[in-house]
Amino acid sequence: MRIGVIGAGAWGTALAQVAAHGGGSVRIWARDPAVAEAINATRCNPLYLPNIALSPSIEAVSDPAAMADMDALLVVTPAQAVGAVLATMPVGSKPLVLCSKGIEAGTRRLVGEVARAIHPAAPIAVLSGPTFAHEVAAGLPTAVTLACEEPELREALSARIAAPHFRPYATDDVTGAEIGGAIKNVLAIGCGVVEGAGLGQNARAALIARGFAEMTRFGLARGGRAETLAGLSGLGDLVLTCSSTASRNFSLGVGLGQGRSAAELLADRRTVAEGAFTAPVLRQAAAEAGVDMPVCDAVCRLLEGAGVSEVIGALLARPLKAEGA
Ligand SMILES: NC(=O)C1=CN([C@@H]2O[C@H](COP(=O)(O)OP(=O)(O)OC[C@H]3O[C@@H](n4cnc5c(N)ncnc54)[C@H](O)[C@@H]3O)[C@@H](O)[C@H]2O)C=CC1
Ligand SMILES: O=C(CO)COP(=O)(O)O
Repeated sequence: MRIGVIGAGAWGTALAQVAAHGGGSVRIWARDPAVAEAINATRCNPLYLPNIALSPSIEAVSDPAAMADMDALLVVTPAQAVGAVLATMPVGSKPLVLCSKGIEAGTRRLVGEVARAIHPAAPIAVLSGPTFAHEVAAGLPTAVTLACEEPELREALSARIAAPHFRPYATDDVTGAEIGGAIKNVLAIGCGVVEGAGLGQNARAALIARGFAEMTRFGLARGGRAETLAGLSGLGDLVLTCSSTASRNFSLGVGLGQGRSAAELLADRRTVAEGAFTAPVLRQAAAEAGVDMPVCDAVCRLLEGAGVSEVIGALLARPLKAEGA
């Protein structure tokens, strides 16, 4: 199976490296021709994944037409760009494996819903889990959720993408897998705020647990399953990104917790912190679904510029409730 990777940021490049394991043929599309040229010339992606020697079976391109003869496409652009980028791609009935984590602003669609609307003949899969790109690219072990409703395709994709250090677990719950990955980014910002404001490790653990309750409520309301939300793409990724400054979302939260503004922090970055885009859309989607998400709402308010002590104070002062409610 020839694998095409759409998006040559950190994660697209790391996934290309996984798919090239054992000499598998991989073509990676970069929006910026200079990135494609650098990968082909130096066998490295100096801008997005420095210090990783890329496999010789990875070829980089910047023309979407070059993806026409791939057998399956991994979609790895920032979530807000998936619709625009997929509209330029020769997809037809090729399987699309969605690896971006987010919800589209305006439409409130999950990335899979965006892809289905543009390429209705393409079968959809989702790959998501605890996967810092630099660790995966360096060959450190992890496990991921591979979600797809079609059993044969699910099996074929799992077999193609698996490597000794990269272990996919299969499910048919595409929605559950997508929702975990999107919401954990918002919660990671919240945990970064706790760290930046010096609120302590108890607070961070409490936020992870109550955040997971919100992720589960929203995921169930949108048709996902509890076991998926408690799996690698949900709880697994939540624990990873809520506990490490290697997470862009967590580190954005650290800056907010130290009193810096979201605008200032985001202006400094070339790489994407998806939670900043997902948070306001999630607030709308949660209201629409009638799901209470006070932690995610607090993250929204912090991104909008509300003060840390005011927001945390309001969160803690809400009426007491039962844990399972
Ligand atoms: N970096 C990581 O460890 C992981 C990232 N992800 C997800 O993968 C997705 C991509 O993340 P990264 O590769 O880390 O991003 P990145 O920030 O390293 O790179 C983003 C890439 O997308 C391109 N890009 C930016 N705006 C674009 C647009 N409007 N149209 C087309 N291309 C555009 C950039 O040129 C760059 O190649 C995100 O949804 C992220 O949440 C998922 C798992 C791990
Ligand atoms: O999704 C990720 C790890 O699974 C990467 O997290 P950040 O985007 O917060 O760096």
